[in-house]
Amino acid sequence: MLTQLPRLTNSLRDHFDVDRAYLQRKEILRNIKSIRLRDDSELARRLVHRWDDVSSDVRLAYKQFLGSVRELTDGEFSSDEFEEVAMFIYGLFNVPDIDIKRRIFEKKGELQKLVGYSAQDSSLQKVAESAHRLYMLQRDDPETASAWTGIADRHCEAIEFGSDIAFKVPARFLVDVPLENGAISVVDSFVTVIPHEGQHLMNGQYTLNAEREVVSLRSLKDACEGIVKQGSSPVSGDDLALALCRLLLSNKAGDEIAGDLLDLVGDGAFELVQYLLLHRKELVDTIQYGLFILKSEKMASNGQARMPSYGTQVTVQTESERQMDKLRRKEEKRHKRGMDQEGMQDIPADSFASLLIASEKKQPFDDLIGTGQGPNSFSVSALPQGTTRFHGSNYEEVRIPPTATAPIRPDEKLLTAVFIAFQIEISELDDFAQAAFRGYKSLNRIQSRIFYTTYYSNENILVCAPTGAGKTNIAMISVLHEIKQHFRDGILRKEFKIVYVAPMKALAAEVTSTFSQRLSPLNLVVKELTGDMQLSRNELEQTQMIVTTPEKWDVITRKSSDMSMSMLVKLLIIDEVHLLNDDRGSVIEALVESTQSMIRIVGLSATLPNYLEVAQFLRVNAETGLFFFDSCYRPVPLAQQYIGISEKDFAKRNELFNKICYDKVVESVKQGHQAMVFVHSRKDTGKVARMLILKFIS
Ligand SMILES: Nc1ncnc2c1ncn2[C@@H]1O[C@H](COP(=O)(O)OP(=O)(O)OP(=O)(O)O)[C@@H](O)[C@H]1O
Repeated sequence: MLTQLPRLTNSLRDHFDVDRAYLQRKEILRNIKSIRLRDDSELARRLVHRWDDVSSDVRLAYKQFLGSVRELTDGEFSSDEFEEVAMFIYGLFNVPDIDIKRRIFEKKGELQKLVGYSAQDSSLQKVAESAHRLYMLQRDDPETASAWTGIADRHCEAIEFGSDIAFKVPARFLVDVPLENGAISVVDSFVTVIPHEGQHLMNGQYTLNAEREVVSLRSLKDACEGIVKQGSSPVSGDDLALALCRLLLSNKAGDEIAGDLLDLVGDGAFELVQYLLLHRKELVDTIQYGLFILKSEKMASNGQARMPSYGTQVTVQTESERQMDKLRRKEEKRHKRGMDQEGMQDIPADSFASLLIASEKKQPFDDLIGTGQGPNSFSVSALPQGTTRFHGSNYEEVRIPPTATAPIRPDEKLLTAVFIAFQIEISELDDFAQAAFRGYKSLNRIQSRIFYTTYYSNENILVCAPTGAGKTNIAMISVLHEIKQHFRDGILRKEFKIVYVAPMKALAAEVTSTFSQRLSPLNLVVKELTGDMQLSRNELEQTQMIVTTPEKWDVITRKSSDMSMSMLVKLLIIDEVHLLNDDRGSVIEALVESTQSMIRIVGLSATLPNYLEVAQFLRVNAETGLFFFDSCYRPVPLAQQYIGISEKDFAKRNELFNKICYDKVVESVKQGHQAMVFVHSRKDTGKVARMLILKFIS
């Protein structure tokens, strides 16, 4: 008798919970929708000048415009993203006397990048017309007419002359490194930037460390100080370094900035310029990382500033001071715009020193990178050894190498009586079993490992193995064991039932189809019994393998009239045990509790941290029936890459996402692998697929 069975609910709660994640996502989306409603008036004020005074016509046009943007975006964007999309679209069509169709044609690529490639032409047309109508109505509205000049100026500012002329960004790096075999390498690997004493750019002369080149802002600072000491520069070492960083960050090609760099450092430091161009990518990465840290720190301190504070300083300004302030801000903006047009990037760091310190700062996460224990460790406090982190422009990437395959253990080699091997050939199986494995050559390593217990004993078993490990075939081996028990004088007696519990109806349908086909040579009937597929009593009697869901099977077993049928059940397979948690856990609990002790239970699951508790719950003897395989037993090793995009601007983020996604797919395909992209929704699947097709074609 079982006492104090661990609730499946508790046993599995620690593990990733798909249902809960789904509910959380739903909740977040609901909140987003309510935020969206609240923020509408804010957006209205950004799009419609003097929103509180405008006529009902303008208000109506605004609402229609929002409706068409919502239709175009399919209600999938967050409120911030929605606002950005609306502002962007309005900016495209707030021009008088335009040919809307032509403008759509010209801007279609940009619009698609923003809202996805599945955007219908009719929706684009609608949104364009409503944006333009909103613009025209505002222009003609008597309430807003007086302020019209200001708005017009603002819009003119938004669309710069020539901004829609396509141009090719010049190659960023002039200096390519010739390889020994003459090929040109474009450096794309990440150089970990660490300050390294004893390796400097001395007196403006770069001393190359043949053993190990370390590129850092500190070496740049040392070099600049050397130049200043020599008297070749009128500015301080830090200012010189900051100016060099600005040039390196610009979009101009190496040959274009070489002259400017030389002007800054002086002719005597020609080698320094060469060094800077040679290591431009590493330096740019380092600068960008420093900027990223500074930006994060600034955002964190801004967040604190929003907290209520007492005795806040109040500045009293006269009207003329206020005007002066406004002019100064305008001037700063113009200066910034000028730099952007020249391809220069502004470095908000007030001094090179702060940028240097930021670039050398570690993030808490850095300590976890690659410090994890070996592949067999369950430690979650660190990422596995060999993990690297890369800071790209506005994104970060963490690469986790595949786990090394576990060495063959001595007990794995003793599996066959005929010869020493660790994989069982299908030809070694009984004849009837071979029929169910048609098309397979051998069992894989995991299947071979569990074969003897599963095929030659009636032990309850729990197999925890990574996805793709071939758990379906493990279930098949247990089914074949059961079938074997019912051969009498070479004839299969079909007075038994096997129940296969799958967590979802879709999975039940798939399992039914697979087993039905593979067991057809043995004339066994496999049927699905779910909410979608009902079976008559007669059909149930004719069926040897019933594939069902926990809830459905619970209902069947509770019906007293069906007792006779459940008495025939000899094997209960519970697939994807880890998915049956929380509220569904109680159903499984009831199911296992009501299962007679002579019925064999086979549990299949993804790798679980608390597999011992689950084994106990399934009445599995941990010594003999529990099999746990971690990721080093994967038939195909899995390398992982995680990319986090930090770009705030929605359109740019979208574009960057598409670019990274495309590059990753191409990289994988070029290496002869396949690629699968996971996204959050069905609609996103279509969008990403279309984007990839278009990019591949172009
Ligand atoms: N012995 C074998 N030899 C060759 N291929 C195999 C073998 N066993 C399984 N496979 C293949 O491996 C793939 C994964 O198998 P399966 O779907 O059973 O894995 P799984 O562990 O159930 O994965 P998941 O947890 O994702 O459901 C399938 O394409 C299957 O055909």
